[in-house]
Amino acid sequence: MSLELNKVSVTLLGNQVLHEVSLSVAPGELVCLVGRNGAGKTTTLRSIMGYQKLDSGDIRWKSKNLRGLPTYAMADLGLGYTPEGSDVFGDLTVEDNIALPTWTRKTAKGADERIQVAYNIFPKLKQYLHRGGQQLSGGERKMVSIARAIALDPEMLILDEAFEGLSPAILPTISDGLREILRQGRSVLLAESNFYHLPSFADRIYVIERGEIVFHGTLDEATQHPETMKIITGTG
Ligand SMILES: Nc1ncnc2c1ncn2[C@@H]1O[C@H](COP(=O)(O)OP(=O)(O)OP(=O)(O)O)[C@@H](O)[C@H]1O
Repeated sequence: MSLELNKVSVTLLGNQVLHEVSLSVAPGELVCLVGRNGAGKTTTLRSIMGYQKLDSGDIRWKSKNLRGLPTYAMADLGLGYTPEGSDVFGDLTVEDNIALPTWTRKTAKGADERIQVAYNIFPKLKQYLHRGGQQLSGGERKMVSIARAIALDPEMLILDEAFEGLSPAILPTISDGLREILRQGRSVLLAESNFYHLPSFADRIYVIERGEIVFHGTLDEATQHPETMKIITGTG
């Protein structure tokens, strides 16, 4: 496994919001963390990225313990992060938003190659190169934020809500982008609140409910589990 969370517990403002969360992602895998709003997905991802202090448990990336490391160290270790709400810089053009990580993190690959690889995720972005971040739709902003995380040249992308709030017309484009990221040999940990938006090519899913992992398996296995389906879809 390249990423492993082992019994991670987190308390926010006196409330325990993660209860011994364990999950893992192997190289090249797409793993989805599914749960309703408030279930603890964002807190899990923020814990991995070093934004959240753990009460207990540990987080390992290629056997290295991440606990206590600052957020800025994560990029150097090969972890890319796209938070919920696509934090695109409104004052920068699409081109500059995507080039930004190549100024801040040097890797073995040259900047031009990394930028080209990022545009391969969403080739459509080349039509908007000179548009400002404020002049983009929600779907375009999401594409820019994912492409920017890829320009960092991460081994793993940690992606919070790839599909939420986007128009149905754009969902296949985002899905195709995820396929391309996997094709490039990266792994992806995707947090998603809508079960029906989960890519059919997900390798495994974890279901989180009230801060606890209540199911782990394939998408097919989940659909054959009435209790799990009830939790993630809110229906019987
Ligand atoms: N900064 C915070 N301080 C206190 N409680 C918080 C904070 N952030 C989140 N919470 C609480 O922690 C729990 C988990 O929230 P989290 O954002 O991780 O859930 P989520 O599954 O990502 O939900 P959503 O899909 O709505 O973002 C919720 O009960 C939430 O109210």
